[in-house]
Amino acid sequence: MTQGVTQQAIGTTHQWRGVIEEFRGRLDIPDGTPTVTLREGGTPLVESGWLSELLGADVWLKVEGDNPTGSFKDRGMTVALSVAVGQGAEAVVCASTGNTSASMAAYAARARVKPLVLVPQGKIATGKLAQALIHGAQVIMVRGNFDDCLTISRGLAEHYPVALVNSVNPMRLQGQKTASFEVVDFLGDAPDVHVLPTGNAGNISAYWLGYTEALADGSATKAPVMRGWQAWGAAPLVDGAPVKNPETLASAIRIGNPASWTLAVRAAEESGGTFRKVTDDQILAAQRSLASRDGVFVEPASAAGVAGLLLEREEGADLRGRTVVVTVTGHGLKDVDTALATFTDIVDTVVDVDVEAAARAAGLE
Ligand SMILES: Cc1ncc(COP(=O)(O)O)c(C=O)c1O
Ligand SMILES: N[C@@H](CCOP(=O)(O)O)C(=O)O
Repeated sequence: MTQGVTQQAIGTTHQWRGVIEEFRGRLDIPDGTPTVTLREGGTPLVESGWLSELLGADVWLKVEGDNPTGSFKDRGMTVALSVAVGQGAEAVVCASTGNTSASMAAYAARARVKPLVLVPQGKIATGKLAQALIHGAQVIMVRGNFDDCLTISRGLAEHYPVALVNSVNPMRLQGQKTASFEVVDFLGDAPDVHVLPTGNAGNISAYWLGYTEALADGSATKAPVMRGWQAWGAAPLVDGAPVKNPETLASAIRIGNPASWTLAVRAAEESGGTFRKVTDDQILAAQRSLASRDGVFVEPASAAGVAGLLLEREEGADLRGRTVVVTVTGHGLKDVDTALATFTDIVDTVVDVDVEAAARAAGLE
């Protein structure tokens, strides 16, 4: 039997059972699908005090870094792997800027299937590469970008016995839409605005699917305006055309030709939303503010939505009295190199074993 379903919960508090068992009736998956789970989902909505104050709005952070492998991908991967295993897959493949590979490798380990990962050479954060490797993935470095890796992965899945589990696999969106259900459940309704970083564009498509389903089944009375934020050098949805050589230090969203382009544009259009872009400096500033003001450490790409909110405020946007949810998509510990790179002047304060020297260094004297 698949691991995860045999485990018996002990204790009296509610044990979160993971995306499939919590939401099975709302997932469009084949009957009898087994459950490969790390008890993902059920992530916190944390109020952002400083953003709420700054904008005069109720601003909530959906902290997806709290998922088992540290990103929102786990919501989709539990469903994609479960369905693949249910259909007899023995190997899975993905193209990745890092998080998808980490997630796929963990769920593949649990399901005892072979994980094969294609990544752009030298372009993924060390923490994510370590995750993929430690979970047993075979990692192939490609001399090319993420979009090239996805082309190869599609080709492998077409010609060889490996199941593709990028977000072009509709089971991924089934899992990822559950974040919207959780937001609606927590707030009692959908927010007015939902903001999130956008790369391959599966997540904004999945959120929109979830919100429209919540509206249709009566659990929400409205659907939010969806705002997707891309990085300046990797903003095809903003520029209206694929970007051949996408560049940004937010490596997770260094993507030039989003696979879910059509679905994502539909989500923005139907919700009255937009795609816009922020610079790497704006992303890094937002990342640092989130960490130092809210206590939430996210990886650079994950801060793109917050950077966007700050930009809109500077431009005079009025969100007073509105409820705004910002998805922060992945944990900051995945990419410590980028975080530390901005602190070269501070981390090297060294003293002898001496209280007064430490006090002087700390500015207490
Ligand atoms: C941390 C992080 N944030 C945001 C994104 C963008 O999500 P999507 O590709 O679904 O647009 C990704 C992956 O692309 C990611 O890894
Ligand atoms: N940022 C992603 C890119 C692939 O996205 P997917 O949702 O289509 O798998 C990653 O982490 O690799």
